[in-house]
Amino acid sequence: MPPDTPSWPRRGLYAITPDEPDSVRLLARVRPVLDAGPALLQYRNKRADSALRAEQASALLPLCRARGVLLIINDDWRLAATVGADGAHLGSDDGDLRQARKALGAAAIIGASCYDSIDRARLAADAGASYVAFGAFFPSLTKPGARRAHLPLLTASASLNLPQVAIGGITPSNAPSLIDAGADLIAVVGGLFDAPDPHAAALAYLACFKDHDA
Ligand SMILES: Cc1ncc(COP(=O)(O)OP(=O)(O)O)c(N)n1
Ligand SMILES: Cc1nc(C(=O)O)sc1CCOP(=O)(O)O
Ligand SMILES: [Mg+2]
Repeated sequence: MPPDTPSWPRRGLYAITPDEPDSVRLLARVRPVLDAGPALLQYRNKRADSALRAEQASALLPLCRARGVLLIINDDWRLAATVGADGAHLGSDDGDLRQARKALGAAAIIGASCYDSIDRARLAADAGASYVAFGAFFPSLTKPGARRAHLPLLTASASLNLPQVAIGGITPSNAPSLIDAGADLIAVVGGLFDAPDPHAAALAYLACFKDHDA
């Protein structure tokens, strides 16, 4: 874990990997997205066993390091510690955030899924979350059954003073509405990795932030 991660980039594109079983192909798919300059990459593979997840997370780390992109591990803070990633993302079934914070240390980036719940976001903030994630804001092909969240949640949770991540069915067309509502980071799987040109898609998301901040 690098000692200087407290100054992690709190705004921009948060790329999340697809369920790719072939590790060589995973790296080939991720590289052009990293080259566009996302703030964070989350390694997420819901179909891999623990050995493949360890192999893929370890392989992604040097790719991220070479481009200055921070690597977050989905679901499994122990794997984040084992591979030396920058942090972990925890949902409701992924263990105790306080325990993860204690194990990974103050410098780790630990994100919490809050779905459509401001109460859950408050609890996550109290437990030491680095960011709170809400979603799904739009229908998602990656997670078709995801609970839906709505824009006012982003306004309501601004008082937590934590970076807010929006997720779920986000495209370059609907991202501006989320950024206008207060999202700091836009988390995306399909809009990047199912796009005909993932590098161009990543640039299109980044342009949403530039346009908003101009
Ligand atoms: C940034 C971000 N937000 C939400 C999630 C979803 O986490 P979770 O609810 O644990 O669901 P799975 O991703 O594990 O299916 C996420 N991974 N990342
Ligand atoms: C992993 C995940 N979590 C969600 C939540 O609402 O918590 S929505 C989602 C899927 C995100 O993928 P896509 O960008 O392809 O919709
Ligand atoms: Mg999870």
